[in-house]
Amino acid sequence: MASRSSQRSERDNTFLTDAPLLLSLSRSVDGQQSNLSLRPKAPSSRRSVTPNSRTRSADDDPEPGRVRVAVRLRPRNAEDLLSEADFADCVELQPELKRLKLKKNNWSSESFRFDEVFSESASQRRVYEAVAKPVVESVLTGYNGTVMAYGQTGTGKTYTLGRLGEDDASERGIMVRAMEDIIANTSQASDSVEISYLQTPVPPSPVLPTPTSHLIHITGKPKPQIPLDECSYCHQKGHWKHSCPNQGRIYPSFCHDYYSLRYFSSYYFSEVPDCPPPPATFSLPSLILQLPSIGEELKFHLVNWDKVCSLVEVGGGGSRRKLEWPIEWGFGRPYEEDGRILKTFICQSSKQGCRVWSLLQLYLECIQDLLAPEKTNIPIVEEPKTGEVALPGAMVVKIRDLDHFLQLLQTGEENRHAANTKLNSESSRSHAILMVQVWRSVHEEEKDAPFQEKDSKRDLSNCYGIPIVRKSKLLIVDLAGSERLDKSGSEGRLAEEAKFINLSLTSLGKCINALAENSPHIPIRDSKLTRLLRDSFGGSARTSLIVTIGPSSRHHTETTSTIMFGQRAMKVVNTVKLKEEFDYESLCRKLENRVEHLTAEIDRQQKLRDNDRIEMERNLRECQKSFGEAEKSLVTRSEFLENENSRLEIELKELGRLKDLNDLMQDEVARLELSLNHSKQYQLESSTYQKVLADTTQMYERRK
Ligand SMILES: Nc1ncnc2c1ncn2[C@@H]1O[C@H](COP(=O)(O)OP(=O)(O)OP(=O)(O)O)[C@@H](O)[C@H]1O
Repeated sequence: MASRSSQRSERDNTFLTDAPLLLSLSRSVDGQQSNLSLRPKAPSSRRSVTPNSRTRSADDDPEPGRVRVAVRLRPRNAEDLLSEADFADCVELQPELKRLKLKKNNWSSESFRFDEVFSESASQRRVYEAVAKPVVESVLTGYNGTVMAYGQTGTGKTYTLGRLGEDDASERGIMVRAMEDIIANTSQASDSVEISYLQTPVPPSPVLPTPTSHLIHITGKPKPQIPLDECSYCHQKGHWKHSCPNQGRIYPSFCHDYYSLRYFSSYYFSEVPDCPPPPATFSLPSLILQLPSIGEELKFHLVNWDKVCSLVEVGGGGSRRKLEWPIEWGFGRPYEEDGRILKTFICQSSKQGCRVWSLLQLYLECIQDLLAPEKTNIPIVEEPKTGEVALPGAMVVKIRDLDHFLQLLQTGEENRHAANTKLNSESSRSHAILMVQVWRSVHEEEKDAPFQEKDSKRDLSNCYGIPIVRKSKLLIVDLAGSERLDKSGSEGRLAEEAKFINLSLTSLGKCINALAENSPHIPIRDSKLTRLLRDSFGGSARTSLIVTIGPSSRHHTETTSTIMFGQRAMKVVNTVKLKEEFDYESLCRKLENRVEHLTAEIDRQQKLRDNDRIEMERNLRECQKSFGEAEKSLVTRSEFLENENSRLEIELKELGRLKDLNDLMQDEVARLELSLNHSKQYQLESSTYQKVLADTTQMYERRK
C-alpha cells in the first residue's frame, strides 16, 4: 500500500509531466429574467439579492474562505463499456457520506472526504446548486468568485461547466445557469439603458430652440468678461436684462446666440422680441457620445441634440433628474475640456449591472479572445492599487439576455481550439475562462450588513449620500485535461501543447501545494493561468472546485492524481473580502457641483455687494451735495445774521444813545416839571399874593 507521501509525489510528478491548455471568457450583461430562485422574492417580479440571508450563511460557515471541492464521476461511456472496465475497481462513491473510496488494489482502498460527492446520476441542476450557486450568490453580494473544473480529459469538465443545453434546459451547465442567475439578479427594465442609448432612434422631429422658447439651456463656464450688454449673435445691445427671480439664480435675457455656449453658465433663454430669428443654417449637429459603462459618467459635446433619447442630469448638489425632450436637453452642469464644452450626465439606470468580458483562450501561454479570435496575445495586467487582474484589449460584450449569452458561448466554443488526442477525439487543448463582472450599488439596508467594514468610505458615503458600489468578478474556469503526456500519446505540436498545458497545471498544482502547506512563497508568476487565478487560490475570492473523474480503472493513475489535487485544494483557505468601492466620481461630481453652486452664490453676493456699494456711493454723493448746499445756505445765513447782528448792534448803540438822550430828556422833563411846579408854585403864590394884594388894595381903597 502506497503511503500518502508517495501518492503525493506521484501526483506532483504527474503535474510535471503533462497538462492541458486553458481558455477564458468575459463580457457585459444586462438583463433578463430567469426562473431560478437565488434568494427570496422581492416585491417585484424580479428576484433580488438579500445580503442578510447570505450573511447568515457566511457567518454559520466555520470555514468561510476555504476552497470547496466536489468530485463528480462521469457515467461509463462506450469506451469504458467496451473495455469492460469495472469502475468499482477504481472508485467507490458514498455520496451521502460525502466520501469517495479509491481502490488501491483488490483488498485495500483509501477513503477521501470531499465537500460534495456526485455520482454518475447526479443532475446538472444539483451540481450547479451545490457547487456554483453559493459562489454566484457571493458574487452578487460583492465578493469575487471562482468555479473551476479539473480532471482528466474526457471526464466531464466541459459537460459540467459549459454545456449549453439548447435542446434540453436540464442539461445546461454551470456557465449558463450562473449567467441566468446573474442576469436575473442584476437586470431591471432600466438596466440596459446605458447601452441602448446609442441604439435608440432619433426622437421624432426634433425641435430646435427658438429665440422665444425658454428653458433651453446653454452651457459653458462663465468667462471673466461676459458680454452682458450685447447679444453676440446680432450684436444688438440691450438684450440682456438682469433679475434674480428666485433661488439666487441669474436669468439674463438672451437672444439666440446658440454658438456662444462658451459664454454662459446655467442661463436660460428667454423671450427677446427685438432679436431677429436665428440663421436658417443654424443647427447643433453631430453629437459626440462617449458611452460609459454602467454607473459611469456620460460626457458629450453639446452639438447635436438629436441623437440621445433619454438623459439624466447631474445637477447641483448631486441631484439627478430625467430630462424632457426637447426643452430641457442640454441642461446640466457644463465644463470645458480640451476646448470642448462637455456636460455630465448619468445614464438613467446606473444602479447596477453586470458585464461579461470577452471569451478568452489561453493556449500555448497566449491568451486569445474567443469572441474576437484575431486577438491572440492579450496581456495580463495587475492593477497596482487593487491587485486586480485586468486584460486590456479583451473584447467586452454586453449581453441583452440569456439567448444572447448562449449565442456568444456557442461562438466561443467554436473558436476554441481543440486538438485530437488518442485519449479523446474532442479533447480541449486549452483552458477556458468565463469572466463575468458584476456591480451593484449598495442599498441602505445592505449598508449595515454585519460583515461590512466600517470605514471612512462609509462615513463619506453617509455624509454625502454617495453610493458605494460593489464590483465583483466571477471566473468560471474549464481547465484542459490533466492527463499525462505519455498516456495521451501526443506527438509533435500536440506534445508541445501538452508541455504548456503541463506548465500551467503544474504551476497551479504548485501554488495549491504551497498554499495548502502555508508556504511563504506562492509561485503565482510561474504561468499565466496562475496569474489569472491569483485571486481564486489564496486570494479574496470564494472558490469552488469540481474535480471530474472517469470510472475506468485504466485511468487509475490520473483519477488518483485528480483526487489528490482536489484534496490539496480543500486545504486552501482564501480571505474572502468584499469588493466594495466608494463612488469617488460621484463624490467628485457632487463636490464640483457644490463648488459651482457656492461660486455662483459668491458671485451673486458679490454682485449684491457691488449694487449696495454703488447705492451707497450714490447716497453719499447726494449727501455731500446736499451738505454743500446746506453749508452754502448756512454761510449765507451766517453772513445775513452777521449783518443783522451788526445792524442790530448799531441799532442797539443808537438805542443807547437815544436812551441816554431819553434820560437827559427825562431829567430835563423832570427839571422842567420841577421848574414848572416851582413856577406853578410861584404862580400860585403870586396869585395868592396878588389876591392878597388886591384884597389889601381893595381894603385899603375902601378904607380910603
Ligand atoms: N455527467 C455526465 N453525464 C453524461 N455525459 C457526460 C457526463 N460527463 C461527461 N459526459 C460526456 O463525456 C464526454 C466528454 O466530456 P467532456 O468533453 O465534458 O470532458 P472534458 O473533461 O471537458 O474533456 P477535455 O478535457 O478534453 O475538454 C462528452 O461527450 C460528455 O457529453
